[in-house]
Amino acid sequence: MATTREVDVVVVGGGSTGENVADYAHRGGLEVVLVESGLVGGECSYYACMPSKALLRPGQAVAAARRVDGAAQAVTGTLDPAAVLRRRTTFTHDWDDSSQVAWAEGAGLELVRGSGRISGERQVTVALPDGGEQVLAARHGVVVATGSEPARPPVDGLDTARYWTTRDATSAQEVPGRLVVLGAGVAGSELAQAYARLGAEVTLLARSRVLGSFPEPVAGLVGAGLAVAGVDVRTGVGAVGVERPDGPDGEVRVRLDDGSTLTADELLVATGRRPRTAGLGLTTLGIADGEALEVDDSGRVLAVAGGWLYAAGDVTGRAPLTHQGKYAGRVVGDALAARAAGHLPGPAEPWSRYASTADHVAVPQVVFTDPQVAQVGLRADQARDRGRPVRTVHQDLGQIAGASLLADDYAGWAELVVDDERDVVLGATFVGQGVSELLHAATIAVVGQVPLARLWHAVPAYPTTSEVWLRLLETDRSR
Ligand SMILES: Cc1cc2nc3c(=O)[nH]c(=O)nc-3n(C[C@H](O)[C@H](O)[C@H](O)COP(=O)(O)OP(=O)(O)OC[C@H]3O[C@@H](n4cnc5c(N)ncnc54)[C@H](O)[C@@H]3O)c2cc1C
Ligand SMILES: NC(=O)c1ccc[n+]([C@@H]2O[C@H](COP(=O)([O-])OP(=O)(O)OC[C@H]3O[C@@H](n4cnc5c(N)ncnc54)[C@H](O)[C@@H]3O)[C@@H](O)[C@H]2O)c1
Repeated sequence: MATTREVDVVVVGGGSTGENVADYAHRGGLEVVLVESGLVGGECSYYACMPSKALLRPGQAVAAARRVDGAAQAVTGTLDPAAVLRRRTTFTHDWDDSSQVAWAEGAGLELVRGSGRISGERQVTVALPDGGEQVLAARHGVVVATGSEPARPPVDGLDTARYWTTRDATSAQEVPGRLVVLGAGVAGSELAQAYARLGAEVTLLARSRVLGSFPEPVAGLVGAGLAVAGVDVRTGVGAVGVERPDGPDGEVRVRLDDGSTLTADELLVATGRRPRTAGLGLTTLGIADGEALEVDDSGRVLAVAGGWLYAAGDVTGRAPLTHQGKYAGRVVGDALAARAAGHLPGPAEPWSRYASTADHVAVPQVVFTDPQVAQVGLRADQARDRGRPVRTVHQDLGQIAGASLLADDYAGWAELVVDDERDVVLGATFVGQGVSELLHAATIAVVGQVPLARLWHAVPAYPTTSEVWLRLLETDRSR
C-alpha cells in the first residue's frame, strides 16, 4: 500500500511548460513536486525545436553564402551530413537529461520520475520505474503539462507499416536516400527542407498548399524555397494507403489519391498533434482521452469544479508552441502562488501576471524554413471574424536596402493587419531570409497597441531589413 505524501503543488509533465510552472510556483514560496515519465525538458529540447533547427541551420548557412556574389565563390563543397547530425546531437545532449535535472534540483524543485495520473481530487498517483507507486496529495493544485503526441491520419496501412514521426526525423542517425513527407504544415515543411539539403530525395505531400494556415504569398515563397532545396512539392494530393511489402526494413510504398504511387526508404507523417490526455485518469472527470484541457486565462481547467486542476502548454490545445507554453507556465505558477497566499480571490485581470491574455491576440510563431516565415497576432480573416474592421498593407521585402545587402535578389514579403477604427497593428506576417528577428518588434506593437502615428517615430536603423516598417507605414499613409 503506497503512502500518501502531501505537498503544495504537483506538476505532471516536466517539459518546458511544466518546468516553468514548477519554477514560478516555487519562486512564489510553494513546495513543488515535478513528475516526469520521460526526459526532463520534454519534446522541445530532445525531439522538436532544438534538433529540428540544428538540422536546418547548416544548410541555411551555406545557402545564405551562396546568395552573396563574392562569398558564393568560396562555397564549393556540399554539406557533411555526418557532421550535421553530430552537431544536432550536441544540442540534444545525446538524449541525456542530466543537465536539466541539475537545473531542476538547483531551482529547488523535487523531481519524481514516473508516470502520473489523477487518482482523486487534488491527488496524483505516480507509477514508479521500479514498479511501485507514490501517491501525492496537493494542498493548492495539480497542474497537467503533459504536452501532445502525433496525430495519426486515417490512411490505410499506417497502423501496421513502420513510419517516422517527427521524433524519428529529429533523432535519426543517418539520412535516408528517399523520404516522403506527409503533411506540409510547419513540421513537414521544415523537415522536408532539412533532409533535402542533407542529400535525401524528398517528396512533400500537401493536401492543399504548403503552410496552408498562413497568407497565400507565404506558400508561394516557401514553396519556391523548398523547390530550390530540391524538394519535390506535390500540392492538392493526399495519401490513401501505405505498405512495406518486404517488411519493416524494406521500402515503403505510398498510394496517392491521384492514382499514383511513391516508393521511398522512409515515410515521415507530420499531420499535426493532439493533446496528450489519454491514460491520465481524466475520464473520471468527464474529459475524454485525447481531448484538450480547456482552461481559463489563469490556467484552471474549465470542466473541473473547485479550481484545483490546472493545465498549461500543448495539452490545453491553445497555442502549441514552446514559448507560449512557457508563458502559460509562468502565469500558472504565479497564479497558484498568489491564490495560495490569498492574493487572487477572483478571476485574473487581463494582462496581469496571472492571465495569459496574449494567447488570444498576440501569439508569435516562426517557421524556420528558408525563406523563414514570421507571424504574430491576427490574420485579416481572423480579425474580421472577430468583428474588427481591418485594412492590410503590403511590402515587397526585396525593395528594402538592408535586405538587398543581405542577399542578392532577396525575395520576401510583408503584411500588416491594421485595425481601421483604432489605427493599431493587429497582426503582422513576414517571409524572407532572416525575418525571424523582425518579429519581436511586431509583437511589441501588437501587445502594446501602439498607434500607427506613434510607430512613425520608431525610426528603423539604416540599412537594416527593419526598414520594412517605414515602407509599410509610408504605404499606409499614402492610401
Ligand atoms: C518537430 C517539431 C518542431 C517544433 N519546433 C518548434 C519551434 O521551433 N518553436 C516552438 O515554439 N515550438 C516548436 N514545436 C512545438 C513544441 O515542441 C511544443 O509546443 C512544446 O514542446 C510543448 O511543451 P509542453 O511542455 O507543453 O509539452 P512536452 O514538451 O511534450 O512535455 C510534456 C512532458 O510530459 C511528460 N509526460 C507525459 N505524460 C506524462 C505522465 N503521465 N506523467 C509524467 N510525465 C508525463 C512527457 O514525457 C514530456 O516530457 C515543435 C514541435 C515539433 C513536433
Ligand atoms: N517552428 C515552429 O514553431 C514549429 C515547427 C514544427 C512544429 N511546430 C508545432 O508542432 C505542431 C505540429 O506540427 P505539424 O506541422 O505536424 O502540424 P500543423 O498543424 O502545422 O500541420 C499539419 C499539416 O498536416 C496536414 N494534414 C492533416 N491531415 C492530413 C492528411 N490526412 N493527409 C495529408 N496532410 C494532412 C494539414 O493540412 C496541415 O498542413 C504544431 O502545433 C506546430 O505549430 C512548430
